[in-house]
Amino acid sequence: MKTLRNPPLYPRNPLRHMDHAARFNYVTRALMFLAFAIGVLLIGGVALKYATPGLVWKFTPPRLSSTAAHYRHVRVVGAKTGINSETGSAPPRLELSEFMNSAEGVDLYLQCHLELLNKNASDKLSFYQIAAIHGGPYQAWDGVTGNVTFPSGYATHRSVLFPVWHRPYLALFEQIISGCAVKLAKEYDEDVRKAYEDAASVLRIPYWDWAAKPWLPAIVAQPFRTVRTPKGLANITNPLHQFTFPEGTVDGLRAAAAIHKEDPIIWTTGATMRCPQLADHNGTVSDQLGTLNTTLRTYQLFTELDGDYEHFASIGYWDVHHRISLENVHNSVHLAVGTEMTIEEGAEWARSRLCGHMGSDFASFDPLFFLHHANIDRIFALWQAVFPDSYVTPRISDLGTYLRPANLTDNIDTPLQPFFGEDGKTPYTAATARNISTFGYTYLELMDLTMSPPELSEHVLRIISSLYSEKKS
Ligand SMILES: N[C@@H](CC1=CC(=O)C(=O)C=C1)C(=O)O
Repeated sequence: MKTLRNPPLYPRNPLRHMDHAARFNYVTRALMFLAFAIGVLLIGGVALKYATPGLVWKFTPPRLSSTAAHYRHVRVVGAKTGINSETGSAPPRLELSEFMNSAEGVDLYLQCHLELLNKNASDKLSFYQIAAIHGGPYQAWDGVTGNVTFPSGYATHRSVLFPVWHRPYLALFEQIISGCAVKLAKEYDEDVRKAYEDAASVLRIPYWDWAAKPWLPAIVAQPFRTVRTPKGLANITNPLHQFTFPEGTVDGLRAAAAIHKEDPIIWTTGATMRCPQLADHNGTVSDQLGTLNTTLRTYQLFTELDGDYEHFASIGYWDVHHRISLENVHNSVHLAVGTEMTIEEGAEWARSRLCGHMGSDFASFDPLFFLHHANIDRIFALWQAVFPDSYVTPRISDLGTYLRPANLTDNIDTPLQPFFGEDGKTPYTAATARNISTFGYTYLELMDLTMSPPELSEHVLRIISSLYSEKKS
């Protein structure tokens, strides 16, 4: 046995100065006491729980909350390149066929769009998650949660906020594409790099003007496209054709679709579809689009509603005007692409069978959605220029969203969740998303910043008339 020489009177670590047996005894007793104490606590707890059945037992583990004061949300600021620092003039979003005239712009846009599509579904800036903001599969994005568990996306429909909610949504998509394009342009060989950098700086998302061209644009039906990449010519998957759902996501999507009893047909191929069970589906979609009178109905938005914002914005009013609200024209385009329509007596058409995602609560997964909504945003922006004093007035929406129960009054200060501005803390509202200049883009019709509001109003009306009136003056 080891003898301890001169043990201190008050040892700091008493175990050091004990012999083996004493140390064993000491530790064992301490452990036994601890086990006893834990046992008493457990048994006491369980007994108490059964003795008080009415009591709700809650244990909330501490966690890093995304709503905590320190958390900054994704900042939705739009594309910020190519803006004239003196005049503030921003690059325009172009009509698709005009957009196609810039070979460099198209090369960058298609590659960046494809990159977004291919990003991992767990990345909040992937196409999958961006698309999931709008409707199904009814999941939180960027930690923006509330108390409502309503099977809906964040998007507002049947509400005065319908046009304006989609504005920051598109700006988010646009800023991701733009950020990618600026980086990608730098990778091109020196002889063409400047052309690509210039194209990247003015790159904005294109729009599909189904009011002037009520048919499916050829490019969205092509499975592949040849583009010039920094490494040379390449045949790439065309991102505008369809979105292939990332592995492991389809079951969840299908389950979410089942909540609303949506037809499971659209979940059979693992990719978005547009009425594929029809022999010539792109042709059929175009035929259906041709029956909608989108040209006249778009014109009427400007000429028949007396500048009444509520009628313009939403389908909430089921009166004589309901066919000429922006949301209604928009709905019919969704349905022409995503359902098989039947012509019924008394109605120009009636929805019959879901056969594509665009007609469903999963519409935003079809890349065509963003081209379609860019046109909705454009019509909205033009309408704002024609009627600058008409805007969101408080109105009840009978449809809830992921965060808002149904039958609440939407107004100019209702947060447009989950979109936050420059500080990553303040959600957009209809007040702060009113002007497109906030998001770094414009439309050709609104380019002239020297006009007074009345001049601009007349100017835009003339263009609307030349594009969409029967006379096309
Ligand atoms: N649910 C709309 C159509 C529709 C509108 C959307 O906004 C959408 O994302 C998908 C579909 C209707 O039946 O009229």
